[in-house]
Amino acid sequence: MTSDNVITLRGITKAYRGQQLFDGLGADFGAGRIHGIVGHNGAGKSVLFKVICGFVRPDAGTVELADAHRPEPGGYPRDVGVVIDRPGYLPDRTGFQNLQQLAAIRGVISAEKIRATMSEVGLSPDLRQKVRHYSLGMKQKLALAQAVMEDQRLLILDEPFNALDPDSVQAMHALLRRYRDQGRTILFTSHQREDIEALSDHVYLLNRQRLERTR
Ligand SMILES: Nc1ncnc2c1ncn2[C@@H]1O[C@H](COP(=O)(O)OP(=O)(O)OP(=O)(O)O)[C@@H](O)[C@H]1O
Repeated sequence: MTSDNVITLRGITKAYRGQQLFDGLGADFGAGRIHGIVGHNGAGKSVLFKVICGFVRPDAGTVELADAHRPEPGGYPRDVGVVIDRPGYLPDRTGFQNLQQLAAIRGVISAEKIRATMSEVGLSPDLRQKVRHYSLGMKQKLALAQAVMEDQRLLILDEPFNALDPDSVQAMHALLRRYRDQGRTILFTSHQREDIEALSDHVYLLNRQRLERTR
């Protein structure tokens, strides 16, 4: 793997109950770039992200991560922010309280950092509303805040703009570009062509069990 690549996939093969999702899939994801992945419903984009994160084991093939992200034996990749599926939050706590609880696991960021990150994604940290009363878009912003609040250098974001209003999408684009310009690496999926076109340095199509780079 060249030092420029954050993730190298080789020969990834995966089937679920006879449904072949990947067949010898390979890809190199370079550092400091935004990589947009498209593919039809059910093509396997979420599963691919889970394979990269070590949540799902491929039937064959290897996922090689740059040194900074390589997991400890038996653990998950380090310094990675993830949005995949709906994260489970405590419904009777506020957004801030939820993030505070999650931040306590590693204990590397302050309450001020959590507040600043919430503001950055467009959520007021002072909002007293419990998460059970959050709209879908608000939950999505909370998930994004969780993924980035510890300044993770690699972001794996499955449909990060889902349920966001157009202004919030634009704000999130600007935020992700800023992170990229800081040298962070971002992989994301979207069903919106405009998001992919506007944001991606490189575009990949997941089709016929392979990942084809189209830009
Ligand atoms: N744990 C699992 N057990 C069995 N099948 C699964 C499992 N996880 C995913 N699949 C199947 O793998 C296929 C790909 O799912 P995945 O969610 O990765 O698609 P996707 O490309 O993200 O789709 P979408 O664009 O609709 O979000 C689907 O047919 C899904 O049912």
